[in-house]
This record gives sequence, structure tokens and C-alpha cells, in this order.
Amino acid sequence: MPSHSALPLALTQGDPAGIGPDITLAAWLRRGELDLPPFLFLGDARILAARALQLGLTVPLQAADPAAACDVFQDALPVLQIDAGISVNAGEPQVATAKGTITAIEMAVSLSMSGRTSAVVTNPIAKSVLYDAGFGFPGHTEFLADLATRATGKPIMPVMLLAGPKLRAIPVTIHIPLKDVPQALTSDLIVETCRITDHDLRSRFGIAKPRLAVAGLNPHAGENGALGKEDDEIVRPAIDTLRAEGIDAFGPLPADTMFHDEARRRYDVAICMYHDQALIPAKALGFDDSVNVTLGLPFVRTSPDHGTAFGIAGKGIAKEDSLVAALRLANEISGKTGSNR
Ligand SMILES: NC(=O)C1=CN([C@@H]2O[C@H](COP(=O)(O)OP(=O)(O)OC[C@H]3O[C@@H](n4cnc5c(N)ncnc54)[C@H](O)[C@@H]3O)[C@@H](O)[C@H]2O)C=CC1
Ligand SMILES: NCC(=O)COP(=O)(O)O
Repeated sequence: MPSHSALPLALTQGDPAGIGPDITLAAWLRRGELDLPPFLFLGDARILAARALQLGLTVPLQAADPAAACDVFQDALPVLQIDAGISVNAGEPQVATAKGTITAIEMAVSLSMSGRTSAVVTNPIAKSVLYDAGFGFPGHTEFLADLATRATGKPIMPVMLLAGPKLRAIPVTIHIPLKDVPQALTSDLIVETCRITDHDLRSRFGIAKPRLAVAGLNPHAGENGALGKEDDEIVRPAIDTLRAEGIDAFGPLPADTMFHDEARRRYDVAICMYHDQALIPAKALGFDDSVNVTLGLPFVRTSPDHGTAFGIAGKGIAKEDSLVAALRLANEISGKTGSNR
């Protein structure tokens, strides 16, 4: 039986035309069966109500602030109202909703940093919709780090972790075009990513001495330089530095052979060089139950591993499993030592 924080989780609305409303409603309906930690929805109650009607679900909604949310949660889905100012059809994203989507994220961070909610759980955003509205960050991960940097006055580097029952995987470079990866990949970036990972796996995840398997960038980790020099010139020196600090990092490993069952038993986290090198195995091995966690922040942030799935929004087929896993993981790790190093 999990124990729940006395504070609610702050759950952002995400893109209101996506499946965020569907999976939020579905998760709340299963709160008793799954003994879910209480959450406070930050978004427009009218959008939730319209989606419940469309899906044929009976979900009472109640306006609540963080202090009231836990008491409300058993009987109604608590909502901290953020007006969308526009009506929304499932599956039809609109740039005009971006303001509310971003406000929900900002409020969740502010509430969590001031101790009024226990953690931030984000519903998926459509990055291109936000870009069209002038949003200057590649995704949540970078935006959350910027909010934390501004709030603390200290530079904060975020690390994206995909955490599932079969695999934890981290992309060192995150939301950048593949052609820019070799230029962006530096030994310093790998070292700092691994330091944050090692710290947070100990403090948040209770792993006493995390084993970090570091992937190479090139096929066969460069094949002694014949298939690319980055593995020997960038990745290997980073691993040497980490090992000298006492961090159990090893590699560079050929990425094609580090994700099969037996290989995964040898490490606690795979450190990958670019987005798809980490997220393809993570989603292939656990699309329904993996969680996107941002390490390095002074608060906990989790998210389902999937996106807005506009094609199935409002159709009653979106699975809430990854959101449920994100809510549970946020509750579990928010009780642990903070991420500040
Ligand atoms: N954390 C976040 O905010 C994330 C946002 N995105 C954004 O989502 C948008 C759409 O991205 P896609 O690449 O299409 O990925 P997607 O995850 O939205 O959809 C990929 C496929 O999986 C299915 N799917 C996704 N979630 C599902 C669920 N809960 N239940 C059943 N089926 C599900 C979809 O129907 C689709 O066939 C993009 O704008 C992307 O930037 C993508 C990943 C994470
Ligand atoms: N593919 C993962 C993803 O896009 C999630 O990014 P973020 O919005 O959590 O930064």
C-alpha cells in the first residue's frame, strides 16, 4: 500500500485538444481501485466537463486550491481554474490555447517550489502548437529548467530520464536535430549529465551505487575510430573523468547490443547520446508504463512518456496507464531528498 503525501500533486492540463483530458478523467475514475495519490488539475474545468460528456463519463469537478484538493479528491476531481478563453474540440489543436497550457506549467512549478503541491506532473503538450505561439523552449524539460533557474538564481541543467520497469534511459542531447548532435555532444555535457543522474538515482530512486552504461555515438561505438571518432575523443574521456570521481560509468558500448534482456541486467541506467537512441528502446520496452522524469530540478516533475495523440482524443481509447505510472512515481520520489546538489 503506497503512502501518500499530505499535499496534492499538481497535474497540468497539457494541450487541451489532446488526450490529456481523457487520461486525467480516466485516472481519477480509477483513484480508489489503484489507490492513486490525490492530484489537483491545473486547467480549464469547462474543457474537462466537455470531454467527460463526449466520452460518456460521469466525473464531478470541483474548484479547489492546493490546501483543499486532498479532501476534495475522493468525491470530485479538484480543479484550479485556468481559463482557456476559447472552446476546444478534441483532436483539433489551436494556437490560441497555448497561453493556458503554458500558464498551467508555470503555476505547477510555482506551487511545487513553494511547497503547496508535492510535485509537478505534466500532461502532454504539442510542441509545434506552442512554437507557433512563440514559445521559446524545445519542450517541458528545458522550460522547467529555465523556470527553476529564474526562481533560484542558480543555473540548472535538466536531464531527461525515461523510467520504466524494464529500462531507465537518458538522452544526453535532447530536443535537437540529429545533424546537430555531433557538434552538441561534448565530454563536459556527458560528464555533467552523468553526475546529475548518479546523484538523483541515489537521492530520489534509492539506488546506492548506480551503474551507468554509456552508449557510443557511432555504429559499434566507432569501431576503433574507423566508423567515427567521437566515441574515442568525446565519450571515452568523459567516462574516464566520471570513474576518477567514483561514479560507476562504463562504455562506450555499441548501442545496438546494450538493450537486450541480458545486457540490461548489467546496469541501472543507459546513458544515450541522442533523443531517439534513448527513447526508442524505452518506448519499445514499455510504452504503457514508462514515465518521463526530469532530473536535476529542485522539485519533482514526471509525465507520461507519450504525446498528445490528437488522432484518438475524445474517442475513449486513450490508455491512462502511463499517466497513472507518472502520478505514482511522482508521489514516490517527491518524499525523497531534493535534487539540489
Ligand atoms: N511530454 C510531452 O509533452 C510529449 C509531447 N509530445 C508531443 O506530442 C505530439 C504528438 O507526438 P507523436 O509523435 O504523434 O506521439 P504520440 O505519443 O502522441 O502518439 C504516438 C502513437 O501512440 C498512440 N498513443 C499515444 N498515447 C497513447 C495512449 N495513452 N493510449 C493509446 N495510444 C496512445 C497515438 O495514438 C499514436 O498512434 C507532438 O507534438 C510531440 O511534440 C510527444 C511526447 C511527449
Ligand atoms: N519525446 C519526449 C518528449 O518530447 C517530452 O519532452 P518534454 O516536453 O517532457 O520536454
